[in-house]
Amino acid sequence: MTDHSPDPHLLAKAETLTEALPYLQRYAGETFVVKYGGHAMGDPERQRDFAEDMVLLKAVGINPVVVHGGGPQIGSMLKRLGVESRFVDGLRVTDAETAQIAEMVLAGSINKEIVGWIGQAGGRAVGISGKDAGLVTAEKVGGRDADPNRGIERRVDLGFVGEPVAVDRRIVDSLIGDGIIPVIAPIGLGRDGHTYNINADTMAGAIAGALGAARFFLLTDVAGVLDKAGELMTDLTPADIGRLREDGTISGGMIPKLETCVAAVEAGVDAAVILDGRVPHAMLLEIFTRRGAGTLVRRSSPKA
Ligand SMILES: Nc1ncnc2c1ncn2[C@@H]1O[C@H](COP(=O)(O)OP(=O)(O)O)[C@@H](O)[C@H]1O
Ligand SMILES: CC(=O)N[C@@H](CCC(=O)OP(=O)(O)O)C(=O)O
Repeated sequence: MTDHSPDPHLLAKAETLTEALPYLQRYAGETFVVKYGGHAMGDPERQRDFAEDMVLLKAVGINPVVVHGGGPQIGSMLKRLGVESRFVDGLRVTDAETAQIAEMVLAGSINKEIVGWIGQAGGRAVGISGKDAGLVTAEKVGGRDADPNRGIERRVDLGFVGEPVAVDRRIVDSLIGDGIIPVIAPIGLGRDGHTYNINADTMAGAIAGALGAARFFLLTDVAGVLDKAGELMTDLTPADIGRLREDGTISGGMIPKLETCVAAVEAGVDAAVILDGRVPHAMLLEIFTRRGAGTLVRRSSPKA
């Protein structure tokens, strides 16, 4: 007699797909902004996973918009060129030469690499920076006051570090409308004509807010926000984040990351999620399964 019982491995695959069905229905047509951090870029295998995830999202009717970083890669290039660099409150102090190198690395090499990975995975991506078609207008950020507790010995002018003050979303809408995945480098043009280096988290949050994204993902190299004992905090609200900053639980690059999550949810994004980009397909697991991962930031009620 023929055995009609299905192979358990195949059955598990079918179950994964059916588990995804409500999420596929809920998110079809929505825009997801994905911040791809320099630390999350990892090895070629992880880069391929990331690109496949973006192409898969597009294939199921979700519109991914990628905003990338590249802090470590800028750091390596500065070192090769013998240019010193330092961070204050998670922001790179940027003189004119550093701004030029940051643009070269971000809008030049990294942006085009990501476009290439997505192309290899069978998708269509176009790489732009905040300068293209007036996407992001930047303004110089204020200096930082001396505060020995935060390692700031005297007042620091951050130079050409900008923050987005206006987003003209039309170029992104056009690309999405043409079935293309936009890949955006965190460089902006000031009204003063200067090129500004923008923290990639801040850039991504501003774009997520302007697009009214349903979800905002930040891929980094930690499991999420960790408490002082090193345990993952799975749900946070804007009020929690103020407290974590004051008591020193979060520092360095986590400060702009969480500030941008707060700004994005306050601008109307449903939820922001900080995820470990080193975990293969972390985003797919977060979006399409009941097993949430990382730290979710939303206005009030906890994770469903
Ligand atoms: N409470 C915290 N939980 C997790 N990471 C933290 C915390 N406080 C500071 N960090 C630091 O923030 C880093 C993530 O920010 P960043 O280096 O800017 O990442 P990315 O390059 O992905 O944007 C972590 O690698 C960690 O060193
Ligand atoms: C002002 C500022 O700090 N700009 C960042 C831009 C890149 C970035 O943010 O990259 P990650 O997301 O990989 O950290 C920098 O110069 O490193």
